[in-house]
Amino acid sequence: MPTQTVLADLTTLPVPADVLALDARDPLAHKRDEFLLPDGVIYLDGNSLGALSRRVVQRVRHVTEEEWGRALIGSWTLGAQEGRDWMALPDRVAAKIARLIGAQPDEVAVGDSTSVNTFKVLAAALGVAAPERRVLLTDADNFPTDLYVAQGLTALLGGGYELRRVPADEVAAHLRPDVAAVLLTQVDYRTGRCLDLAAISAQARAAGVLTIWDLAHSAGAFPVDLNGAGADFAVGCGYKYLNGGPGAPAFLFAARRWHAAAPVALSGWMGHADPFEMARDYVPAPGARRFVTGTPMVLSLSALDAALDAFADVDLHALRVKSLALTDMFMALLDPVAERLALTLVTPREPAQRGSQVSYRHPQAREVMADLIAAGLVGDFRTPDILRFGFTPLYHSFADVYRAARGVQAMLEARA
Ligand SMILES: Cc1ncc(COP(=O)(O)O)c(C=O)c1O
Ligand SMILES: Nc1ccccc1C(=O)C[C@H](N)C(=O)O
Repeated sequence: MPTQTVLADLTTLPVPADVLALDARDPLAHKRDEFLLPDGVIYLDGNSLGALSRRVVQRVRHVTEEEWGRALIGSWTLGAQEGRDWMALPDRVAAKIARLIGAQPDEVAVGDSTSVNTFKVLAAALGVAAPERRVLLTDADNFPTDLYVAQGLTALLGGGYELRRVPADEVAAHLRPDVAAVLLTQVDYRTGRCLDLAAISAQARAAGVLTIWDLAHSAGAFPVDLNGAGADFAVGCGYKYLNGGPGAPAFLFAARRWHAAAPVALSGWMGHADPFEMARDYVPAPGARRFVTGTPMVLSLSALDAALDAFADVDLHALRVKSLALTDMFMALLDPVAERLALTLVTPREPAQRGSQVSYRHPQAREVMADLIAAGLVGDFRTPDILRFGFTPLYHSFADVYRAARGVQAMLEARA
């Protein structure tokens, strides 16, 4: 059978009563209607590009037609009293993200890409570390952009700065007196392994090492408590679980205790205390706003702002409970057939040790994923041999999980 037709009726595949009962009891089930997803597709790639929410469509129309089209330049300041001005839009978005990551609103800055924010927080951290500490420690298998930005910055700084790459599970053993900071991605983009942010942050602090967390696959997937963990700096993506849209602005976190001392490497006028004073010298804005560099990307910030409203009525603990139940169910459905179908689970089974995705190794992972996508089951392939399925508790049902698992099984059986 051609592989495209193997899953022809996947989205209407009958679902057992016990699975439907889980959806009937799901306190987040109603959130699905807030999103626009194409018919005939099971979308398991919200950890690469989150889905489009209805609010975003309306907001983007409003901001283009009304705020830009009619009010034009006035919108930078118009409605400042009611919190509608473009100037303070990054701060309003920061406040919404702060709640999701256990931060205070003035500890979060929004704008630019995750890569650029990584540069900003690395420079800030190295700038406040003791001068004899010149090593930046990281996971040797960190996401490429984290490694590349760290390479670029240590090369730029020169002066004995060094990027030291070690396996993620050996980080604790490398928290030595020459280490300034450790840069880690909490949830591995391939395996979905979730590091213990609180424990590692505590170990690092005890060793005098600053922590920098990449929350790309954490923020919006489950509650993060940066301040509870005493983390120093963090970054994250706006377009994955926050659903801000392709290329959405990213965020950074800088703990309050560092605001006064941390250098702002990209000190732009939009992070100045009074941009329109047009002063000759940089004076940082209060709080993390100082890390905003240039003019806010109003269209994409507005989309992200609207997308974040999906979280306003969501209990983040319930989000985590559902996410774990979705990933548990997917693994449980594939467990009995995995070996026969050459699937090797690489996601930790221990709930505390996984994010919101399930990944398997498969010898033909690239071709299998291409076939699955062509058939309407959208996951992701990651080199060299990983099939990755992302679950988004805001818009996935247990029926989706059941159909997806059966679809993967049917596709692999058809190829065998
Ligand atoms: C862990 C991690 N960091 C950073 C990024 C992306 O950075 P940027 O938005 O700058 O492309 C991604 C995904 O692209 C990621 O998975
Ligand atoms: N920004 C992108 C642009 C194009 C394609 C994918 C991405 C991703 O974000 C990939 C993601 N970081 C991942 O872990 O798969």
